[in-house]
Amino acid sequence: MTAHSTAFPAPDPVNPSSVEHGSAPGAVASSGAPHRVDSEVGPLRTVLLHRPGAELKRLTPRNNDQLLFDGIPWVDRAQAEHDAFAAVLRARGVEVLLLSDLLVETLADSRARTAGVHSAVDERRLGIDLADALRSHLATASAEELAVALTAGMTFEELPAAEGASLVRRMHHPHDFAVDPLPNLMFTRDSSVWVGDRVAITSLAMPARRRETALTDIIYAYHPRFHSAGRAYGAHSAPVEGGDVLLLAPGVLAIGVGERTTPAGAESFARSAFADGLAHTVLAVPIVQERATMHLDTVCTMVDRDAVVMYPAVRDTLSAYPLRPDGSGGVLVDGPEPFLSAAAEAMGIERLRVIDTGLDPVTAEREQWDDGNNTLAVAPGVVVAYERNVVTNAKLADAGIEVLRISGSELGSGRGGPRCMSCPVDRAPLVG
Ligand SMILES: NC(=[NH2+])NCCC[C@H](N)C(=O)O
Repeated sequence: MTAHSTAFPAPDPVNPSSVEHGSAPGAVASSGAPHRVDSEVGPLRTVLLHRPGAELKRLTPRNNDQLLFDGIPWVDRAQAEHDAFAAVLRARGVEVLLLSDLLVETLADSRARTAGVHSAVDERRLGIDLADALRSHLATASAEELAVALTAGMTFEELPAAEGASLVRRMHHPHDFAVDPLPNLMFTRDSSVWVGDRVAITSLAMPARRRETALTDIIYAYHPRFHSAGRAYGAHSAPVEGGDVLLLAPGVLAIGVGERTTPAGAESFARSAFADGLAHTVLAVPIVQERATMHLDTVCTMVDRDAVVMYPAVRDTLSAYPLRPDGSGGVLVDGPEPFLSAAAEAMGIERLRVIDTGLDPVTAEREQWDDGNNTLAVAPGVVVAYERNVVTNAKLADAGIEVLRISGSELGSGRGGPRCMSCPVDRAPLVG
């Protein structure tokens, strides 16, 4: 293997995250990294989005539940809505990186191709012969074709024609997936998360989403822009999804624990953040384990340096277990205590304000379901929100928050709002 110009040892092409990044013994800390995220609200400079594509066309009434969509989106309209979302961000001076572009550029590297093909070809599903045939087919595909296969998947009828009879091919329905599509890739928040100058490839809980991190992993390992980025957390550790991770203030993280992130995930993420000097306090926040509240960011997001928008039904009950380093590699656990006061204390502020949305419980429940609390801050006091959540948005505006409204009639069918659909890669520091 040729030398790789990174601060870290060259990854194993089949499993890039096998390289111990970050806190690994002997690893060199990245310095002068061009990307850094220390808060939820610092002026957004660079963000990773995924423009939904052919993978959404795989959704049918038979597979949408399993693929974590609540309906069948009208794909052209979803793309138009997504383009408008990206345009709002660009108009605010944000550099928008699109995952498919990065993936195609990354696949120019032969090690990335090897890793990509390896992640897609499941010998247990295809059997040895078909797996071999698919590997050789994908190995000669262009970077663009390979990127489409990796994101939209492949059906058995789309597999390359082959000599001889394969039982697997003959017994599968032509529309069965030989490579699963990744319709949730547009929720870039969940498959990687930046903390300080390091990126964590998360560990996704739901089978329908697990392969997404193979793609973020190879992008961050091999794309020229990112290959020297330091890593945090181990990609194959206990489940942690980015939608559960909130950077309340520099050094202070809140991690939701519920349907997706497990207690073990929160604890090991905290341990790794402490070891890397990325946090001094992590608040593990229990959330109800159901679809409506799959991530912490479905009930609470930051809209200003000292303010959150929060689903009223959880406001008085949300609690937190504060975790702190014990000084010798372990984790001290406190609480549980009320989330708002625990957060304020860790952030070193008197009070964490909750924007009073004062919604009646039925409207609150409807707008929570439609991601009314899932806002993306582009600067302190300036957030992107779905326009359909009329009442929540009006209350935010009354409280002095500037709300950039986008339409999400089709995008919303995957149950994710502006925060879920964005992975901040660089935010300016909060000053003063
Ligand atoms: N950070 C978030 N809230 N992401 C929403 C993800 C939605 C996606 N359909 C899922 O179920 O996984």
